Amino acid sequence: METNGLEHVIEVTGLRRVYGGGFEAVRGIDFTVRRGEIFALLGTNGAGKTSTVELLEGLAPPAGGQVRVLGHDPYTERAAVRHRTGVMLQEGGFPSELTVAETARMWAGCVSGARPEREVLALVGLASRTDVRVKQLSGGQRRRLDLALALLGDPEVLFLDEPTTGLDAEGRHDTWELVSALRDAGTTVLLTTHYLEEAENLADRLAIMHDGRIAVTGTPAEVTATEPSRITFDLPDGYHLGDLPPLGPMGVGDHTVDGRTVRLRTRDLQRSATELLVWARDAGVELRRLDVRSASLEEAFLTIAKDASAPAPHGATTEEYAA
Ligand SMILES: Nc1ncnc2c1ncn2[C@@H]1O[C@H](COP(=O)(O)OP(=O)(O)OP(=O)(O)O)[C@@H](O)[C@H]1O
Repeated sequence: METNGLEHVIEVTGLRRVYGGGFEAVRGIDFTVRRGEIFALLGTNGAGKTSTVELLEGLAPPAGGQVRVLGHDPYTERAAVRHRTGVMLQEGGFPSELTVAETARMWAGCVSGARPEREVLALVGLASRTDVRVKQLSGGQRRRLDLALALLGDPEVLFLDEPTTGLDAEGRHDTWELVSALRDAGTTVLLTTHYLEEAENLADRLAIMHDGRIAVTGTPAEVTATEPSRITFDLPDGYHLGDLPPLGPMGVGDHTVDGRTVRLRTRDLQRSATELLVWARDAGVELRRLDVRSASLEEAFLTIAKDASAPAPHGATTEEYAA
């Protein structure tokens, strides 16, 4: 569990999940989550995120490989892990006739050493909705109730499956603040999300899955750095691409020209931008519509998603397997 002084609260090695009919949704993945960090699992639809999180939560046994949560197998040693973890499933199924307060009370009855219900309902912004029936809550309010229930046991490890889906922008930001505060207080958080902005803002480290495998993992900055940066500008009147300094020595990997608009891709943004600007200054020209930017997590994600739409290496589509 201790590696280089860092405690790995979640350890996943060679993990596989196979559904009835033989469909392999998780195809041998490895990652670790350190104590007190937020780790985001991203991926295209059907990439295997929920299938993975369910194995971490101990809801099913793996078909292969190993999961350790707080040093235990969450499936075979459920009793040792369950009371130290909080789980927010993608779809919480609550009795719709109960009020918010009744639901929290019922849940608290199943949790040893539960925090006061009112405290967790206030944390997620539901303090004024305690007497409202669950069926009358909006989708976003139900997600907040899901989160409140996951927090009742004051967990060391929190699993959040798409925690902000259905929330408006304010609710999403409130949840980010709450999850960050929990992390700052020492809680380890593993979440799945479709919002790249959420992972960029919140995650200390992340993994992008597709087709049951992890395509890339690292800090948001490390993952983003797998994509080149871009410089876009309009060629000054009377100038042609050949009038620019040679692009290769400027650190430019590739370029496109669309009418007067030039797009450069570079892995050395500072050098390429500096050399371009020095050239423009010396030539006494203005680079109109100049735009210089590092790659975003979204670009890294889309590159992986594009690869995912290529034929799968195992020669069959998900649909064929799922049929
Ligand atoms: N109970 C099941 N039986 C058979 N196949 C399943 C089952 N549950 C999920 N799958 C398949 O496993 C694959 C991974 O699904 P999973 O829900 O883990 O993906 P996901 O990354 O969470 O997707 P999303 O982002 O759409 O929620 C999908 O192809 C899905 O159809």
